[in-house]
Amino acid sequence: MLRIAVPNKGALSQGATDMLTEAGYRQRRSSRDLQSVDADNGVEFFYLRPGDIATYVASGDLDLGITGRDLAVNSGAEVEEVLSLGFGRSTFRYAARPGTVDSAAGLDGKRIATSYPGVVERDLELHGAKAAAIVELAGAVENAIALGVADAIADVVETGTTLKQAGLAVFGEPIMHSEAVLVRKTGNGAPAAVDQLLRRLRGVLVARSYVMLAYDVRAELLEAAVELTPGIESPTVSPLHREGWVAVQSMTERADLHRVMDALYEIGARGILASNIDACRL
Ligand SMILES: Nc1ncnc2c1ncn2[C@@H]1O[C@H](COP(=O)(O)OP(=O)(O)OP(=O)(O)O)[C@@H](O)[C@H]1O
Ligand SMILES: O=P(O)(O)OC[C@H]1O[C@H](OP(=O)(O)OP(=O)(O)O)[C@H](O)[C@@H]1O
Ligand SMILES: [Mg+2]
Repeated sequence: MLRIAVPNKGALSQGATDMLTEAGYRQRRSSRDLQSVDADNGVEFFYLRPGDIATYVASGDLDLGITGRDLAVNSGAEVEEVLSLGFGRSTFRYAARPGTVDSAAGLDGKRIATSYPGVVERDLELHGAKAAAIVELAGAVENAIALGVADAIADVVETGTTLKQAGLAVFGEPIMHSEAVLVRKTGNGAPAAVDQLLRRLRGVLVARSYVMLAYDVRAELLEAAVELTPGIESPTVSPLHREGWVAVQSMTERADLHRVMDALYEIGARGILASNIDACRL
């Protein structure tokens, strides 16, 4: 059985469970279950604190894990990314009261509150701010400056609302960009069951970011239409009963959909239909 770690709660938990469910894996019934078996697919899931997942995977006790890139780096565990999963996106940034600190190098000798000391230590070293002191807190670090325990913070920023409400502003370059990732122990080869899981997860990523576009167009306009909808391999073209017309089917990026549909209409395509892809293997 393949053994996979999944976040049991927090910002990545629902996204991870949704993605595995879409990939055809049976997930736990209740948020209190810490383990579940999908016997049909030969996978056992362990629901763990997201910050602990890289440590379990690096120890070799679990084959794979879903965690945040920032959490994996923070743990210092020897894991490598196998696949980026496209959810749980955030940046990790320094912030302070406006006008107090304005660069990472300027943190030398200052106190920095964070829940991610591993990420911050690495970055401070990079900027030669070796005399900075890290104050490790479990959360709500935006309060640390007003309460006098730190001069700056380093934290996850998603929308920036929390920082704004605390009267803080980011400074310096983003320390890192993060999203949910699938990790394995560094250097671990991939057994066949991992290949199948990867194909399924990639299928979910493609199904989420592409739609199936179908339309009819006069045969002489086909080349111009196909330029707009090249598809992943090549579009499917079939004859229509109506003389001189063809039907085209092509996978198109969701982000581009309306621009492409408008352009197709303008060159004379008609009956342009977009539909969701429920699942795919490419
Ligand atoms: N708005 C957000 N808040 C916190 N983490 C986020 C957010 N958006 C994305 N993430 C990502 O989620 C992961 C953190 O998840 P985690 O469950 O540890 O945090 P949490 O939801 O704040 O839980 P906790 O209450 O334990 O702090 C990181 O990879 C982080 O980059
Ligand atoms: O940029 P935003 O959209 O405001 O999101 C970022 C905030 O969300 C997280 O806090 P969380 O709610 O997880 O509380 P915590 O600080 O206790 O972890 C994170 O630590 C930031 O405080
Ligand atoms: Mg949090």
